[in-house]
Amino acid sequence: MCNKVREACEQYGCFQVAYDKVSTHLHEEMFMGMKSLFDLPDEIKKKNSSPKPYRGYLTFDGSPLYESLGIEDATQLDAARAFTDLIWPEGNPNFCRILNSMSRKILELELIIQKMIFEAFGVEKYYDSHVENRGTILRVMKYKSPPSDVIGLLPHTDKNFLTILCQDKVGLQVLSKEGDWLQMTPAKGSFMVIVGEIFMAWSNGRFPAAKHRVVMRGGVERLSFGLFSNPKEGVVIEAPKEFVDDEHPLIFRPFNFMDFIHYFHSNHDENTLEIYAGV
Ligand SMILES: O=C(O)CCC(=O)C(=O)O
Ligand SMILES: [Fe+2]
Repeated sequence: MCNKVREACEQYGCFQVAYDKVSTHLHEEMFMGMKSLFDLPDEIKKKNSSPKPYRGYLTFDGSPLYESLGIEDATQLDAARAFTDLIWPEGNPNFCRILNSMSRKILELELIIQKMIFEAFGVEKYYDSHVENRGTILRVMKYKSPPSDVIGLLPHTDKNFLTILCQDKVGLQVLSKEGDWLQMTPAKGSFMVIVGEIFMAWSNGRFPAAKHRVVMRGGVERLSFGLFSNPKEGVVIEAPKEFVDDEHPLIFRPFNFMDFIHYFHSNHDENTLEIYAGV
Protein backbone atom coordinates (compact mmCIF):
# COMPACT_ATOMS: atom_id res chain seq x y z
CA MET A 1 0.00 0.00 0.00
CA CYS A 2 2.92 2.37 0.79
CA ASN A 3 4.22 1.81 -2.72
CA LYS A 4 0.79 2.43 -4.23
CA VAL A 5 0.57 5.72 -2.37
CA ARG A 6 4.04 6.63 -3.57
CA GLU A 7 3.15 5.72 -7.14
CA ALA A 8 -0.04 7.81 -7.05
CA CYS A 9 1.89 10.79 -5.66
CA GLU A 10 4.59 10.46 -8.31
CA GLN A 11 2.24 9.85 -11.24
CA TYR A 12 -0.67 12.16 -10.45
CA GLY A 13 0.12 14.19 -7.32
CA CYS A 14 -3.27 13.06 -6.03
CA PHE A 15 -5.47 10.08 -5.25
CA GLN A 16 -8.76 9.19 -3.64
CA VAL A 17 -8.84 7.29 -0.36
CA ALA A 18 -11.71 5.45 1.32
CA TYR A 19 -11.56 6.02 5.08
CA ASP A 20 -14.30 4.36 7.12
CA LYS A 21 -13.10 5.78 10.46
CA VAL A 22 -15.14 8.90 9.68
CA SER A 23 -18.77 7.88 10.12
CA THR A 24 -21.46 8.74 7.59
CA HIS A 25 -23.20 10.53 10.47
CA LEU A 26 -20.20 12.81 11.08
CA HIS A 27 -20.00 13.58 7.34
CA GLU A 28 -23.69 14.55 7.34
CA GLU A 29 -23.38 16.63 10.51
CA MET A 30 -20.37 18.42 9.04
CA PHE A 31 -22.16 19.42 5.82
CA MET A 32 -25.31 20.45 7.73
CA GLY A 33 -23.29 22.59 10.15
CA MET A 34 -21.41 24.18 7.25
CA LYS A 35 -24.70 25.07 5.57
CA SER A 36 -25.84 27.01 8.66
CA LEU A 37 -22.45 28.70 8.88
CA PHE A 38 -22.54 29.89 5.27
CA ASP A 39 -26.14 31.12 5.69
CA LEU A 40 -24.91 33.70 8.21
CA PRO A 41 -24.51 37.31 7.07
CA ASP A 42 -21.15 38.20 5.47
CA GLU A 43 -20.28 40.64 8.33
CA ILE A 44 -20.32 37.71 10.74
CA LYS A 45 -18.28 35.37 8.53
CA LYS A 46 -15.73 38.16 8.01
CA LYS A 47 -15.01 38.15 11.74
CA ASN A 48 -12.89 35.08 10.86
CA SER A 49 -10.02 37.36 9.82
CA SER A 50 -6.25 36.94 9.97
CA PRO A 51 -3.26 39.22 9.41
CA LYS A 52 -1.59 36.37 7.50
CA PRO A 53 -2.34 35.86 3.79
CA TYR A 54 -4.72 33.03 2.79
CA ARG A 55 -6.05 32.46 6.29
CA GLY A 56 -9.48 33.27 7.73
CA TYR A 57 -12.46 34.26 5.56
CA LEU A 58 -11.53 34.14 1.87
CA THR A 59 -13.04 35.14 -1.43
CA PHE A 60 -11.22 35.42 -4.77
CA ASP A 61 -11.89 37.99 -7.52
CA GLY A 62 -11.57 35.37 -10.28
CA SER A 63 -13.93 32.88 -8.59
CA PRO A 64 -17.08 34.80 -7.60
CA LEU A 65 -19.06 31.68 -6.60
CA TYR A 66 -16.49 30.70 -3.97
CA GLU A 67 -16.22 31.66 -0.29
CA SER A 68 -14.44 29.89 2.54
CA LEU A 69 -13.48 30.10 6.20
CA GLY A 70 -10.25 28.77 7.65
CA ILE A 71 -9.82 27.45 11.17
CA GLU A 72 -6.22 27.09 12.28
CA ASP A 73 -5.45 24.09 14.53
CA ALA A 74 -9.11 23.00 14.58
CA THR A 75 -7.69 19.65 15.75
CA GLN A 76 -7.30 21.34 19.14
CA LEU A 77 -10.55 21.79 21.03
CA ASP A 78 -9.63 25.31 22.27
CA ALA A 79 -9.00 26.54 18.74
CA ALA A 80 -12.25 25.04 17.43
CA ARG A 81 -14.11 26.67 20.35
CA ALA A 82 -12.42 30.04 19.77
CA PHE A 83 -13.79 29.89 16.20
CA THR A 84 -17.36 28.95 17.11
CA ASP A 85 -17.39 31.53 19.97
CA LEU A 86 -16.25 34.19 17.52
CA ILE A 87 -19.01 33.39 15.04
CA TRP A 88 -21.74 32.57 17.59
CA PRO A 89 -21.06 34.71 20.72
CA GLU A 90 -23.69 32.61 22.59
CA GLY A 91 -21.57 29.54 21.70
CA ASN A 92 -22.20 26.59 19.38
CA PRO A 93 -20.90 23.52 21.25
CA ASN A 94 -22.42 21.13 18.72
CA PHE A 95 -20.67 22.56 15.66
CA CYS A 96 -17.50 22.99 17.74
CA ARG A 97 -17.55 19.25 18.48
CA ILE A 98 -18.23 18.43 14.81
CA LEU A 99 -15.36 20.63 13.54
CA ASN A 100 -12.96 19.29 16.14
CA SER A 101 -13.89 15.60 15.62
CA MET A 102 -13.72 15.87 11.86
CA SER A 103 -10.34 17.65 11.97
CA ARG A 104 -8.91 15.02 14.31
CA LYS A 105 -10.13 12.19 12.11
CA ILE A 106 -8.66 13.73 8.98
CA LEU A 107 -5.43 14.45 10.83
CA GLU A 108 -5.19 10.74 11.72
CA LEU A 109 -5.61 9.87 8.06
CA GLU A 110 -3.14 12.54 6.99
CA LEU A 111 -0.50 11.21 9.39
CA ILE A 112 -0.97 7.66 8.10
CA ILE A 113 -0.55 8.84 4.53
CA GLN A 114 2.52 10.95 5.34
CA LYS A 115 4.06 8.01 7.18
CA MET A 116 3.42 5.74 4.18
CA ILE A 117 5.09 8.25 1.88
CA PHE A 118 8.12 8.61 4.15
CA GLU A 119 8.42 4.82 4.42
CA ALA A 120 8.05 4.25 0.69
CA PHE A 121 11.04 6.55 0.17
CA GLY A 122 13.07 5.16 3.06
CA VAL A 123 13.20 8.56 4.79
CA GLU A 124 11.27 7.58 7.96
CA LYS A 125 13.97 9.16 10.08
CA TYR A 126 12.65 12.60 9.08
CA TYR A 127 9.03 11.79 9.89
CA ASP A 128 8.99 12.90 13.56
CA SER A 129 10.65 16.26 12.90
CA HIS A 130 8.42 16.75 9.86
CA VAL A 131 5.28 16.26 11.98
CA GLU A 132 6.71 18.49 14.71
CA ASN A 133 7.31 21.29 12.23
CA ARG A 134 3.91 21.57 10.70
CA GLY A 135 0.41 22.64 11.59
CA THR A 136 -3.01 22.30 9.99
CA ILE A 137 -5.85 24.50 8.84
CA LEU A 138 -9.35 23.18 8.38
CA ARG A 139 -11.00 25.09 5.55
CA VAL A 140 -14.73 24.93 4.85
CA MET A 141 -15.82 26.04 1.37
CA LYS A 142 -19.03 26.94 -0.36
CA TYR A 143 -19.73 27.55 -4.04
CA LYS A 144 -22.96 29.36 -4.93
CA SER A 145 -25.19 27.71 -7.47
CA PRO A 146 -24.55 29.24 -10.95
CA PRO A 147 -27.23 29.58 -13.66
CA SER A 148 -25.22 27.28 -15.99
CA ASP A 149 -22.03 25.16 -15.91
CA VAL A 150 -19.10 27.39 -15.04
CA ILE A 151 -15.71 27.45 -13.26
CA GLY A 152 -16.11 27.54 -9.47
CA LEU A 153 -12.43 27.81 -8.57
CA LEU A 154 -9.69 28.67 -11.06
CA PRO A 155 -6.91 26.14 -11.82
CA HIS A 156 -4.18 26.25 -9.18
CA THR A 157 -1.73 24.18 -7.19
CA ASP A 158 -1.95 24.26 -3.40
CA LYS A 159 0.87 26.00 -1.55
CA ASN A 160 1.08 23.50 1.32
CA PHE A 161 2.28 19.92 1.98
CA LEU A 162 -0.87 17.88 1.56
CA THR A 163 -4.55 18.69 1.23
CA ILE A 164 -7.14 16.11 2.32
CA LEU A 165 -10.42 17.13 0.79
CA CYS A 166 -14.04 16.04 0.99
CA GLN A 167 -16.73 17.25 -1.41
CA ASP A 168 -20.49 16.83 -1.14
CA LYS A 169 -20.85 16.82 -4.95
CA VAL A 170 -18.69 16.39 -8.03
CA GLY A 171 -16.81 19.44 -9.18
CA LEU A 172 -13.15 18.86 -8.39
CA GLN A 173 -11.04 18.16 -11.48
CA VAL A 174 -7.33 17.34 -11.62
CA LEU A 175 -5.07 17.95 -14.61
CA SER A 176 -3.32 14.79 -15.83
CA LYS A 177 0.22 14.73 -17.26
CA GLU A 178 -1.39 14.28 -20.67
CA GLY A 179 -3.23 17.57 -20.21
CA ASP A 180 -6.73 16.18 -19.59
CA TRP A 181 -8.97 17.41 -16.79
CA LEU A 182 -10.03 14.34 -14.80
CA GLN A 183 -13.28 14.52 -12.85
CA MET A 184 -12.73 13.38 -9.25
CA THR A 185 -16.05 11.70 -8.54
CA PRO A 186 -16.36 11.40 -4.77
CA ALA A 187 -17.16 7.90 -3.51
CA LYS A 188 -19.24 8.07 -0.33
CA GLY A 189 -17.07 8.68 2.72
CA SER A 190 -13.92 9.11 0.66
CA PHE A 191 -11.31 11.88 0.67
CA MET A 192 -9.16 13.32 -2.09
CA VAL A 193 -5.49 13.64 -1.26
CA ILE A 194 -3.68 16.39 -3.16
CA VAL A 195 0.07 17.05 -3.17
CA GLY A 196 0.93 20.72 -2.71
CA GLU A 197 3.96 22.77 -3.76
CA ILE A 198 5.71 22.45 -0.41
CA PHE A 199 5.72 18.68 -0.72
CA MET A 200 6.95 19.05 -4.28
CA ALA A 201 9.86 21.23 -3.10
CA TRP A 202 10.66 18.97 -0.15
CA SER A 203 10.67 15.85 -2.38
CA ASN A 204 12.99 17.62 -4.83
CA GLY A 205 10.29 17.41 -7.47
CA ARG A 206 9.62 13.67 -7.00
CA PHE A 207 5.94 14.46 -6.36
CA PRO A 208 4.37 16.95 -8.70
CA ALA A 209 1.90 19.33 -7.09
CA ALA A 210 -1.43 18.45 -8.72
CA LYS A 211 -3.04 21.27 -10.67
CA HIS A 212 -6.77 21.28 -9.95
CA ARG A 213 -9.91 23.36 -10.37
CA VAL A 214 -13.60 23.23 -9.52
CA VAL A 215 -16.23 23.13 -12.25
CA MET A 216 -19.79 23.84 -11.12
CA ARG A 217 -22.97 22.39 -12.56
CA GLY A 218 -25.70 24.90 -13.37
CA GLY A 219 -28.32 25.20 -10.62
CA VAL A 220 -26.34 23.23 -8.03
CA GLU A 221 -24.69 24.60 -4.88
CA ARG A 222 -21.59 22.79 -3.65
CA LEU A 223 -19.84 22.38 -0.30
CA SER A 224 -16.39 21.03 0.41
CA PHE A 225 -13.94 20.99 3.29
CA GLY A 226 -10.32 20.08 3.65
CA LEU A 227 -7.47 19.81 6.05
CA PHE A 228 -4.42 21.66 4.73
CA SER A 229 -1.07 20.80 6.32
CA ASN A 230 1.46 23.64 6.35
CA PRO A 231 4.96 24.15 7.70
CA LYS A 232 4.94 26.18 10.93
CA GLU A 233 6.12 29.76 10.74
CA GLY A 234 9.87 30.08 10.43
CA VAL A 235 10.34 26.56 9.02
CA VAL A 236 12.79 26.28 6.14
CA ILE A 237 11.87 23.84 3.38
CA GLU A 238 14.82 21.83 2.18
CA ALA A 239 14.97 18.52 0.32
CA PRO A 240 16.64 15.75 2.38
CA LYS A 241 19.94 14.54 0.88
CA GLU A 242 18.28 11.19 0.04
CA PHE A 243 16.29 12.95 -2.69
CA VAL A 244 19.29 14.57 -4.31
CA ASP A 245 21.79 12.69 -6.51
CA ASP A 246 23.38 12.87 -9.95
CA GLU A 247 20.15 11.75 -11.58
CA HIS A 248 18.08 14.16 -9.49
CA PRO A 249 20.03 17.41 -9.01
CA LEU A 250 18.58 19.89 -6.51
CA ILE A 251 15.82 21.90 -8.22
CA PHE A 252 14.70 24.21 -5.39
CA ARG A 253 16.97 26.11 -3.00
CA PRO A 254 16.04 25.98 0.71
CA PHE A 255 13.44 28.63 1.46
CA ASN A 256 11.37 29.98 4.32
CA PHE A 257 7.73 28.90 3.99
CA MET A 258 6.12 32.16 5.16
CA ASP A 259 8.42 34.26 2.93
CA PHE A 260 7.27 32.13 -0.01
CA ILE A 261 3.59 32.67 0.89
CA HIS A 262 4.11 36.43 1.15
CA TYR A 263 5.91 36.40 -2.19
CA PHE A 264 3.04 34.48 -3.82
CA HIS A 265 0.50 36.82 -2.23
CA SER A 266 2.10 39.84 -3.87
CA ASN A 267 3.08 38.27 -7.22
CA HIS A 268 0.57 35.56 -8.16
CA ASP A 269 2.82 34.13 -10.86
CA GLU A 270 1.77 30.93 -12.59
CA ASN A 271 5.07 29.24 -11.59
CA THR A 272 5.67 30.96 -8.28
CA LEU A 273 7.72 28.16 -6.76
CA GLU A 274 10.09 27.94 -9.72
CA ILE A 275 10.51 31.69 -9.88
CA TYR A 276 10.92 32.08 -6.14
CA ALA A 277 13.06 29.05 -5.26
CA GLY A 278 14.14 27.43 -8.54
CA VAL A 279 17.90 26.68 -8.68
O1 LIG B 1 -13.61 22.75 -3.32
C1 LIG B 1 -12.80 21.95 -3.77
O2 LIG B 1 -13.12 20.79 -4.06
C2 LIG B 1 -11.38 22.36 -4.03
C3 LIG B 1 -10.86 23.44 -3.14
C4 LIG B 1 -9.43 23.76 -3.39
O3 LIG B 1 -8.86 23.37 -4.36
C5 LIG B 1 -8.66 24.58 -2.44
O4 LIG B 1 -9.25 25.11 -1.51
O5 LIG B 1 -7.43 24.72 -2.60
FE1 LIG C 1 -6.73 23.63 -4.09
